[in-house]
Amino acid sequence: MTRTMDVPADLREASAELVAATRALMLAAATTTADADTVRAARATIAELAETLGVRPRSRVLRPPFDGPSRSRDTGGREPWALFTHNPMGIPLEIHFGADEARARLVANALHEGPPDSVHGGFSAHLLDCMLGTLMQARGSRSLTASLDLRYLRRTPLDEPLDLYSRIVETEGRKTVAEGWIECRGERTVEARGVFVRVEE
Ligand SMILES: CCCCCCCCCCCCCC(=O)SCCNC(=O)CCNC(=O)[C@H](O)C(C)(C)COP(=O)(O)OP(=O)(O)OC[C@H]1O[C@@H](n2cnc3c(N)ncnc32)[C@H](O)[C@@H]1OP(=O)(O)O
Repeated sequence: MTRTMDVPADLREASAELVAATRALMLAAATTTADADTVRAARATIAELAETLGVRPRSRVLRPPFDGPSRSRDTGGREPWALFTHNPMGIPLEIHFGADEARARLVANALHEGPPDSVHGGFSAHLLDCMLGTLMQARGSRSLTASLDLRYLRRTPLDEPLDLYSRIVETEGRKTVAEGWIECRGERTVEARGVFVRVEE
């Protein structure tokens, strides 16, 4: 495992910029209306880049420090925690923490489509697991998701601002129950309830 703190700040910054550009490339590749020659030329350029970047790869993506979310929480929500800065597969979120709750805003795009014009249910589960799990982390708890129950109330639209929330419900021994939801235009589209179990270091 390579932690972000183990690499120079300049490389961290360059990596985050590369990952953001890669996400933009993923969306452009998936939605392009360019002609076949342009698409093939782009593929060749991308293959070349993959070769350049793929020399001596790390076995894992750069891992941010465990206490990043709790340091963000200590700012009282002023400095959000940016999730998936170094992983283009994750949906990037900027999470604002309160003491026992968190919120984030996101506009999902064509890459996240499940039902027509709507967010894929698996991506909603991913987003809510992140909202709940990161809140646990922000409270300093090394916990894993033991269960995550979801209720899909209505479709979650693409290309519109979505508000994501999570909050702690109760803690008993090693177990914490947390809940979260996604809202669009003030209406809940998905609700989640998760059980998190504290594990050893
Ligand atoms: C080394 C790791 C460091 C972690 C750092 C985190 C960084 C963040 C990473 C980002 C993460 C992002 C998020 C992710 O992606 S998390 C990734 C997805 N989750 C996992 O991979 C977890 C896999 N499962 C496990 O590791 C174990 O099963 C766990 C740890 C969950 C419990 O196994 P363990 O053997 O330890 O527990 P226990 O059997 O002694 O039970 C203990 C208590 O828990 C209760 N219980 C158990 N299961 C369930 C359940 N399904 N529903 C309700 N309750 C359940 C059980 O009844 C008991 O309660 P009680 O009888 O005491 O009342």
